[in-house]
Amino acid sequence: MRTKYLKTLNKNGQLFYQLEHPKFHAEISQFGGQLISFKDESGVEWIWLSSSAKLDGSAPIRGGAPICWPWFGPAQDNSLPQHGYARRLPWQLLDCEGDDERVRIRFSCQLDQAPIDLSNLSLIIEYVLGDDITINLHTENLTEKTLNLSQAIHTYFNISDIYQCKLIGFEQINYEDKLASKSGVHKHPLSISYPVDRVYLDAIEKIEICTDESHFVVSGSGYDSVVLWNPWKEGAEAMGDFDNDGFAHMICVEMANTQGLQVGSHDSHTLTQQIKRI
Ligand SMILES: O=P(O)(O)OC[C@H]1O[C@H](O)[C@H](O)[C@@H](O)[C@@H]1O
Repeated sequence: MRTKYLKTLNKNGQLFYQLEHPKFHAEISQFGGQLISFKDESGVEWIWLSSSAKLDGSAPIRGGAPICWPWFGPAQDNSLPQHGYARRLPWQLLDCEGDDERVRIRFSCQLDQAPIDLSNLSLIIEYVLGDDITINLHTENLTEKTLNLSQAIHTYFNISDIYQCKLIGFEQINYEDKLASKSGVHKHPLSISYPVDRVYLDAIEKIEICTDESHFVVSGSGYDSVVLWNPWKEGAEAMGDFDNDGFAHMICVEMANTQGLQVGSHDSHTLTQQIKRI
């Protein structure tokens, strides 16, 4: 079912779903099934997208809210791509319904197009968009074996100035620092002025991303970790699809399962990220 709020657009041979609702405007790419824009009713963009992101299906989209699945980070077999296949596959629209308050839209990942066997798994994403954003990622295991999974909703938040950004919620949580290959914990809200790539090993209930202009509150369910990433200047410059100054306007806060999630045979799991702006 389609609503009056939904339009489709073809660009570079790719399909994009545009939602134009009195409370928000949003765009979702069929490739990767990922949200690439969400503007609230005052026109403020919540989601960062690199202006040099590839939007032609040739590579994962740099920005938005990519889905890392069925693994997060490097694959055990290093011939397979980082962060799995979901962000590299087309997704099929299942349904879309809406009213004056919100729109709910669902897509199914076309796992049969993956170069590895993901048959008898189902991956569905549901966006509920209105005054805020809810992303539900449903994995269903229809095989006879337990599925070992890692995953993340890898949201790039659009912020005015990383130098003014304060992150609240990570205090006292053990983290693994991927850049320094060490673990740690910090006592105070975090301000960053250097590359950060950390996995905080807890289902932190609430993260706040505060700048002078924006205050995002991020929560969810079904995760065991929260990943924090900003490549900083040199890291951004080293990536062909990352605006050189983009690091100053984004921060990734990712609800993730990194500690060995198991989905039993004929069982399912839902990972949720909710984003509010206050
Ligand atoms: O460049 P990508 O494959 O999109 O990954 C971007 C980043 O994703 C996560 O945040 C990881 O923790 C980082 O190690 C990685 O660099």
